[in-house]
Amino acid sequence: MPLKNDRYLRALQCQPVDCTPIWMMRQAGRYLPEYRHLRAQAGDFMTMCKTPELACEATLQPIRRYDLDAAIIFSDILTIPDAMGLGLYFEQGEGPKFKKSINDISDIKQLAIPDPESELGYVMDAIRLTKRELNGKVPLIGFSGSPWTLATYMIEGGSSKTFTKIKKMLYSDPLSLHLLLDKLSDSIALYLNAQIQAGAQSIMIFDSWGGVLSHTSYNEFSLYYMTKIISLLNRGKKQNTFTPDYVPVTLFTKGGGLWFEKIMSSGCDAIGVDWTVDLSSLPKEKVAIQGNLDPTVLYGNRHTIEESANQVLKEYGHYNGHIFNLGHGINQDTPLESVDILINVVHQRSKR
Ligand SMILES: Cc1c2[nH]c(c1CCC(=O)O)Cc1[nH]c(c(CCC(=O)O)c1C)Cc1[nH]c(c(CCC(=O)O)c1C)Cc1[nH]c(c(C)c1CCC(=O)O)C2
Repeated sequence: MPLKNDRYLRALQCQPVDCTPIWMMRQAGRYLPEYRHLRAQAGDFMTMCKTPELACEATLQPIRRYDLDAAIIFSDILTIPDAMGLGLYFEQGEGPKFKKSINDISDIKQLAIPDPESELGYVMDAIRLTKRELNGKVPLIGFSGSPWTLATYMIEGGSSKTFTKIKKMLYSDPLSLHLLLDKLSDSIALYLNAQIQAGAQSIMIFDSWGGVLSHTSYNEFSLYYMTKIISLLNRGKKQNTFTPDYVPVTLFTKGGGLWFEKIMSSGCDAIGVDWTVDLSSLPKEKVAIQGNLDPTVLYGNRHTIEESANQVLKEYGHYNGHIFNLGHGINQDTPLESVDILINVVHQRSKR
């Protein structure tokens, strides 16, 4: 079905728009009372992810409440390691954990590449169902974690502040780490192509922990593999005019602001940037830019939110190719009205 609102896809292709599109990372989540209600009924987060009806409902909740320009499928980046047999679970208030973690080359050799339509079929079912329910209201984003970011969770056994285990492997046994990253890249490319086949209209790669690497190891252990994945995606051909069927790829390395030029060389269509980056310093209209309001601005009053959003709009001027977003996921104690204020100011003040 034709899209009723295509300004997000237009902006990703650096084409003119009527106003700047906006969506928010983690827009489906615990700051929404209807999400907390759904989650309490489901019992736990992974049940939500693995039940297409629940994942579809969670995806649609923020779209019903707010005038957002894109939906992102409700899921998690850790579905791949889970499908590889590591046993993902969530401990109340502690974030993700794995029953089995990766310690050495023999663990890595045992990992199988998951078949997306069987082992991760629940994600494809959720995408197909959500596409039907959206009925062309806004485009649907599919996503994955980057190989490096998934490897941090698999080797650390969960979240980490220091990344000691994976960095130990990086500097003492780099070949083993490369084998893991290579297997993850193949798995991710298959997974993302299946999402595109199921109906995802744009793809986002979350490299949430790429910023903990040194600039040389970022190239070797993160960017190299994301570039390989992008080259394997069936996203169609980009043209000089807006192409609705083209599937653009956004690459988001949190903390990667200093590496903008090399990220551009990955072949991605858009680069996500966190709040440390001054958008006015970036090249214009060569690649689209997604970001970059500090999510904690949403704790401020109306004036603060409007002024901060305006500042971001001013920095990128009225160039084509800007998707307004937060510099990272929305916090769970964000006031509901703040989101409305933000979306309205972005749409109003960016009118062409
Ligand atoms: C690192 C990462 C993860 N997951 C994700 C990332 C990359 C983005 C980032 O850098 O934040 C990506 C993600 N996770 C979730 C989505 C859904 C789509 C969206 O609305 O953006 C997306 C795109 C839902 C979720 N993923 C998770 C929740 C909270 C689950 C709940 O308790 O209901 C949601 C809504 C769980 C999760 N999943 C993960 C963590 C660290 C946590 C714990 C968060 C916490 O407890 O505060 C891993």
